[in-house]
Amino acid sequence: MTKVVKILIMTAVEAEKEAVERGIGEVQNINVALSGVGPAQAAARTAFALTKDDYDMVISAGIAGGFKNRAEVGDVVIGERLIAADLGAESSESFLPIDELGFGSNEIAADASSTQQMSARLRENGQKVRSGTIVTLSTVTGTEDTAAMLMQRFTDARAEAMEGFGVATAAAEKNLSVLEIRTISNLIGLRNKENWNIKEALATLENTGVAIKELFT
Ligand SMILES: O=C(O)c1cccc(C(=O)CC[C@H]2O[C@@H](n3cnc4c(=O)[nH]cnc43)[C@H](O)[C@@H]2O)c1
Repeated sequence: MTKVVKILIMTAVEAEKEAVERGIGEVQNINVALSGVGPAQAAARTAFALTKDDYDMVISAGIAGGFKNRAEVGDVVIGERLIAADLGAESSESFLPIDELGFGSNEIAADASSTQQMSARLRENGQKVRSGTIVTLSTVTGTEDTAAMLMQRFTDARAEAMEGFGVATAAAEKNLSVLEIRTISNLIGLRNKENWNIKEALATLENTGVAIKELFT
């Protein structure tokens, strides 16, 4: 069993926080806090939360949009790489990530051992799990063109959300391990919020809380 002394879980909105909290129950070593929506607020709030206790690991958790044919509604996606997809510059030929511009990196690796253990635990609990890249965007994808562009740029991306890279940036500043765990509420493409299955994604998120507790307490 993995032993991690103290874990901070960041969720964007209250409904996600409550779902994770229902799953983890009453434990001493795991705190859940709100990041707000989007990478900027997520980074600021995670950095602030990290000043309040001595954490070993940070988890960005919540619902997400899945890439068609790479994830399905109700799946759990575990991020192996957390990529800020829109951090860089456009050019006439291609998108230039900030790595290529020489201003740092738009990619943070998740803790490999914890991602593998989390996948295994969720599967043991009967959950369908996929691993790969999770992209962070400030704008939710709302057209088939943008979805196709992202599919092409990130060939191993399985999900998009809005906070992972921000949470990971704050964790990386303190050399802390990071994980991103997402449950798929919708597939990315033409915007139709009526198609989002938030209820199922929140129920699955609760199950990920159970797995986090089983693995880390
Ligand atoms: O309306 C509700 O009841 C409700 C309950 C829980 C969560 C929400 C959200 O809208 C959460 C926003 C949060 O979800 C991520 N997300 C979900 N789908 C996508 C997507 O297709 N593309 C990008 N992000 C997505 C994102 O991280 C948002 O912060 C509503």
